[in-house]
Amino acid sequence: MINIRIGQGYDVHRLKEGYPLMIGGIEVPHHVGSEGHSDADVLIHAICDALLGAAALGDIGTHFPDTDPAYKGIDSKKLLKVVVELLQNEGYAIGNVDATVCLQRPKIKPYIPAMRECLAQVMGIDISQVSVKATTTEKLGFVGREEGISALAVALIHKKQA
Ligand SMILES: Nc1ccn([C@@H]2O[C@H](COP(=O)(O)O)[C@@H](O)[C@H]2O)c(=O)n1
Ligand SMILES: C[C@@]1(CO)OP(=O)(O)OP(=O)(O)OC[C@H]1O
Repeated sequence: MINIRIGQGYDVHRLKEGYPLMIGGIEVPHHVGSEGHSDADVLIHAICDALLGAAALGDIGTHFPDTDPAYKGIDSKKLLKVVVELLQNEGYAIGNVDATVCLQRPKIKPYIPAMRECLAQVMGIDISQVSVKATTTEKLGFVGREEGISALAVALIHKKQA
């Protein structure tokens, strides 16, 4: 029998001058970037939470507290790698990941193939198992005012049961 589980993740970061805009492991050129304890890669954080949620293994802040100097400025790809290892240790494999980035500006569509490739490589899965989409919020709310960036992700994971 195959045990299939679903998880969802959501993250938000403030946009500020002087920070790189890291999304899905790719630096997107822009006059503001996302602020956080880590490199503030909102897409990777949402994916981490979706994977952890699917396995009922807590959330990103439980595993990598934002009070721990070890994670100051850390490349979020490293966090995602650890999350995938945690799942593997529990016997899970990733089925697929689907995510939406909410960002008023800039348009990130040209960078999405590189994001998918990067994320697939970090998670050790095929690019066909990783989907990244983008939307503005039609100038509404904190995203629309360009104060912040958010991301939503869902993940399916599975393991063989005896
Ligand atoms: N930061 C963004 C936002 C959107 N896109 C792409 O534009 C399309 C239209 O966005 P709407 O919010 O007006 O529906 C969307 O489907 C994305 O393909 C983008 O690349 N970057
Ligand atoms: C990723 C971590 C690492 O300390 O820091 P932040 O960059 O603040 O990101 P957040 O999405 O708030 O998740 C908390 C932390 O786990």
